[in-house]
Amino acid sequence: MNAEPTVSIQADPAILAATAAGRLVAKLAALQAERGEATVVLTGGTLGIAMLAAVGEAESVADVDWSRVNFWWGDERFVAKDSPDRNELQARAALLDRLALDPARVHPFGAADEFTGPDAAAAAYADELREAARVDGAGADAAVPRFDVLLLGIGPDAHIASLFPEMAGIRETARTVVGVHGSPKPPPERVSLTLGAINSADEIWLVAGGKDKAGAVGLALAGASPVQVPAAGVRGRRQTLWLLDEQAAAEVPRSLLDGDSRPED
Ligand SMILES: O=C(O)C(O)[C@@H](O)[C@H](O)[C@H](O)COP(=O)(O)O
Repeated sequence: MNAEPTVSIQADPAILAATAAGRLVAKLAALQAERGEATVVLTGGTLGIAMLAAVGEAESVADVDWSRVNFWWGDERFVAKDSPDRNELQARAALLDRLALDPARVHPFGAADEFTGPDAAAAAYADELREAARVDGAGADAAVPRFDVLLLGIGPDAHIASLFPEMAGIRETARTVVGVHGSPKPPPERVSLTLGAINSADEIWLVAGGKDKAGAVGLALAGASPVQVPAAGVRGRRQTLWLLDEQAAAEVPRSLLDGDSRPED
């Protein structure tokens, strides 16, 4: 059974980014101590990138053997490989370029100068995921490898990754990756994991700050329909953790704010 959401609240976006970064480093180090490697799925967006920058600044960054971390992305803007809009490029600038990575473990989505369109890039990413699932022994039927921690931002419309309310991507149940056309958040063409692929992750951490996110966060945690409120459909296998600042947490249902539902920091 997948995990019901828990909520952790920090005072402001800077503290939130630093706290989430420390939590990620500790989690990756613990996973590596247990089985040598760890897999994280990155997100784009302001806090997702701020969090990566904070990982680079954390004293504990050396606790992780970054050459044995597998990196995937939850979504990507379908633009040229060297466009500053690319989530990959932003993640590299914020953190990845400073780490000693194994390039074979880094899995960016295809770019607009490599594929004819978002659908072709999505199909190629689905193949890459399936191959990684085969290699990591996830089983003959597995379409995605084991994701230990999957990071998500959330939009003011409650989108997650590039799954927007009422659009085809959030309704997709067969595929693991979709091309997105006509995204309300620019750029209009994107590639995204689907909700099923996202929810295969052991732990999902949704990171959000600022008052423009409060309504979306509140609706998602109140149990709205995922087609209208995509973030409401997010459930990790073991943990669904909302990492919020006080402004983004303004409309969190009170029942989720009692001591029992708050994870230990
Ligand atoms: O590529 C993207 O744009 C995303 O991955 C997207 O899902 C993002 O995480 C949210 O829109 C939050 O972004 P902000 O934190 O910048 O509002």
